[in-house]
Amino acid sequence: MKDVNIGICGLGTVGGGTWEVLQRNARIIAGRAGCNLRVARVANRSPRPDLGLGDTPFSTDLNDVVNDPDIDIVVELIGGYDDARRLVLAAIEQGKHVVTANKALIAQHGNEIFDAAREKNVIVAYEAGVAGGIPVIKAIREGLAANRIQWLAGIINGTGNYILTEMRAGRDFDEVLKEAQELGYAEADPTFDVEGIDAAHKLTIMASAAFGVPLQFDRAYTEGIANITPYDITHAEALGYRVKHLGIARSREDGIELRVHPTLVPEKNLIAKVDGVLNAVLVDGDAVGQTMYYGPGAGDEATASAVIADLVDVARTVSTDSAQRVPYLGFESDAVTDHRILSPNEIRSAYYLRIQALDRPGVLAKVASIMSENGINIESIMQKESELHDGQIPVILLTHTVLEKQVNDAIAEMEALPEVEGRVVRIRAENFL
Ligand SMILES: NC(=O)c1ccc[n+]([C@@H]2O[C@H](COP(=O)([O-])OP(=O)(O)OC[C@H]3O[C@@H](n4cnc5c(N)ncnc54)[C@H](O)[C@@H]3O)[C@@H](O)[C@H]2O)c1
Ligand SMILES: N[C@@H](CCO)C(=O)O
Ligand code: NA
Repeated sequence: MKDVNIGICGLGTVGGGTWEVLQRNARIIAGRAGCNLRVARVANRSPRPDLGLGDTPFSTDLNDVVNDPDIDIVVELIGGYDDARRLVLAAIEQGKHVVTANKALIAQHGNEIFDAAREKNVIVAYEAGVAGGIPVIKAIREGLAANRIQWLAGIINGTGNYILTEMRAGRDFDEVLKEAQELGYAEADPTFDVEGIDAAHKLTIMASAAFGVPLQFDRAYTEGIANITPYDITHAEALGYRVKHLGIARSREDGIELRVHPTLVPEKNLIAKVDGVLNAVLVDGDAVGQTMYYGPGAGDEATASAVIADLVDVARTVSTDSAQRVPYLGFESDAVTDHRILSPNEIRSAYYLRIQALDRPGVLAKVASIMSENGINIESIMQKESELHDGQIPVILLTHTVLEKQVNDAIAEMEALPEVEGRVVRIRAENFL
């Protein structure tokens, strides 16, 4: 059986997991790939004696991998934007295929990287970058190829979902984040997880693969979980909802919604039951209907599972004529459209609003009249006397589906009322499978 030579750059959580699984399941993997995936060289800032690398050549300089003429596939697992971009472009320049788990890199520089790869007739694969071990890129680009995909929505950051799940159990945000970091789930800079940037990277990639548009990370509306309080989690539950951090992409006649934010979902929705580091992506296709992909979104061997699936794909595909390969973002270049990404004001959603109001007669009536003047129908409204505190009593309401601009205008008017204190809390609400 032929050897395909692999060079692994970065032996951290994912790199270490990839090494381990390649050793443990070598026979199974070779049986599927039709060749031996041989790790010919590894590079990392510091040695990993715990991995038992044996006589596999190790260096601290990534260039040693890129410049090794024996290496067929470079596996980029160092993370970040700049070093990774340089490394991947250099590997492509040398005519090597690339497998990466780096969604930041693909979301920001994917258009440039895929152009370079087309030029050199090499493959760049990135399954591990989106929803970790779940083969969701495979599902969108290949399994659902018959469909006009209308929307997709997912829990696509394991760290954020882990934090929200543990907060429900009454645990402290910072303590849970620290735990997620220790478990190897969080990004090197955990603000990427907390502020929704990591989820926006993944959503950007999925939206392009689903709708056939170029990667446009800068157009994604991004809101994280930092402002979600136990108070709102509890009150959302009283209304029959769970608070989940979702990425939502929807293709409409007038453009594409591309948004990442905390969302109320009815507790009976399947996606409301996805807890901990697990991810789930729902995809709605016109032929198949709704399908859901569920599994571990982060972690060493779970992510390695996707890295190695890409290695097998690349190893098998190299023998195919490049024109017959699966296109990078699912569509051939001449089929990519310029359907625009919508601005946040053009989004349509339902909304949970919490208004900190003074306990004075007529406040509810004023709130209701602002809502109605802005064309917003109220689904439910809640105010508990028992929560009267310092002369203030929160008003919680849930709207029907409206344009975000209507809600923003109404919030501005409410915040200007003398009876309303501080900012109005706004969480979007969506109803799924
Ligand atoms: N951890 C996960 O669960 C997970 C899941 C999916 C995707 N990812 C992605 O996989 C990539 C790697 O993540 P990780 O969690 O393994 O990170 P990590 O920090 O554990 O590992 C990165 C490794 O790369 C090495 N490295 C970084 N820059 C280097 C350089 N210039 N030269 C030599 N070595 C260098 C570091 O020494 C480190 O060992 C990131 O892009 C991340 O977003 C991670
Ligand atoms: N930090 C990411 C890793 C997987 O991409 C997460 O928590 O989902
Ligand atoms: Na994946």
